[in-house]
Amino acid sequence: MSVLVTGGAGYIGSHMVLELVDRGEDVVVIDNLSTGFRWAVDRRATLVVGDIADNALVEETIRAHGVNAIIHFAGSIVVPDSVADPLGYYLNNTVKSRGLIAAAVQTGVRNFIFSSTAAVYGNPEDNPVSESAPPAPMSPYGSSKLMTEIMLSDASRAHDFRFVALRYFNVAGADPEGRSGQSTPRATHLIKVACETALGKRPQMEVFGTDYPTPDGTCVRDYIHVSDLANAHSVALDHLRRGGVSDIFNCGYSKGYSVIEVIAAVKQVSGVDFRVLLSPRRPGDPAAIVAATAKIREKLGWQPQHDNLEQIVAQALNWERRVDALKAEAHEG
Ligand SMILES: NC(=O)c1ccc[n+]([C@@H]2O[C@H](COP(=O)([O-])OP(=O)(O)OC[C@H]3O[C@@H](n4cnc5c(N)ncnc54)[C@H](O)[C@@H]3O)[C@@H](O)[C@H]2O)c1
Ligand SMILES: O=c1ccn([C@@H]2O[C@H](COP(=O)(O)OP(=O)(O)O[C@H]3O[C@H](CO)[C@@H](O)[C@H](O)[C@H]3O)[C@@H](O)[C@H]2O)c(=O)[nH]1
Repeated sequence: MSVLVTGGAGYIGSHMVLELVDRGEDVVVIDNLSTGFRWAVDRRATLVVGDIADNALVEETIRAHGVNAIIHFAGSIVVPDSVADPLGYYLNNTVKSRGLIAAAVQTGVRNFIFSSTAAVYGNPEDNPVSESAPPAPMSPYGSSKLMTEIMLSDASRAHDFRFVALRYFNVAGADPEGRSGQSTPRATHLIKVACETALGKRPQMEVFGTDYPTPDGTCVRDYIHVSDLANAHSVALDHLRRGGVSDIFNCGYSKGYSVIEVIAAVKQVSGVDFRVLLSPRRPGDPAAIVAATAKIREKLGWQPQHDNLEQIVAQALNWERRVDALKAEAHEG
């Protein structure tokens, strides 16, 4: 019996693969390598290069590997890009997820874990925001993920099929052992961009919006370490395999940091006072969003191990120092 990880060559998926193979699971990855990397998949897992929309490939992989659980990361992830290209986002995130869910039902895979997002809440009235708050996405990205949650919920009522949707807040950091990290070229995520700037890979960076209704005028987010997030999937997998019910959980630390505070942390940990420009707002950004996390702690027993912004930044910086050499080596090999 094995676990199928879609998008397992990407940032979060590659950490999930490490978490699973470290705990002795058999893992097969399907990834089209659109933003992921072959070398990011741990050698103990099998990588099948292909698109989740290729139904025959997905069903054949499920059967050949005796898959009994799917963890679905494959998707498009940049909020402002989804504003510019909504139909592309609905295709890759919603339409293709529908095909994957249908393949799971068709082949009798009963356990499904889905990468959802805090973006389903939009700009919540109250923070920290709990799972019972009404979803109100303010970007096509958030809508594309909410639609997938709805499909999962309906499918779980109609078929012998259960799911956990994890609503990630802002994922950051790198494997503490340095085996993986965020490697996407032209990355847009704040901590990644700030680390690249600290290391001189960018001449400067921008703060998008200083007039938000927050204490310092910049957006507030809840940054969760990628390894704690991978572990949240592990406890969700155990829950489903025990016969636990379908459910939705936030993944964060219930702590908010502003853009200015994050940049200050990167400057302090790196020891580099890099150049920062104050720029207009970026489309699709909510002002503040912080997770209520009692539900996942109480119902799944999840206990974070890396809840520390300086540690997240230090490990992201360590990865950033190594990633270019790793990419060059992979091209040579
Ligand atoms: N990074 C975050 O802060 C964050 C927050 C909330 C939710 N998420 C969700 O987590 C998931 C993983 O995000 P990530 O940060 O690791 O991004 P990523 O871009 O590094 O990983 C996505 C992976 O999916 C693959 N992929 C994309 N479309 C595919 C397709 N149609 N078929 C096969 N493979 C495909 C890519 O090649 C890549 O390896 C996404 O679904 C994203 O929406 C991420
Ligand atoms: O160079 C930069 C990059 C980002 N930001 C700001 O930093 C905050 C965080 O931005 P970013 O790191 O791009 O993350 P989000 O847009 O909050 O979205 C992330 O977090 C969401 C969950 O909250 C996920 O769903 C998305 O996939 C993921 O990209 C936002 O206010 C941005 O405007 C800057 O000011 N400058």
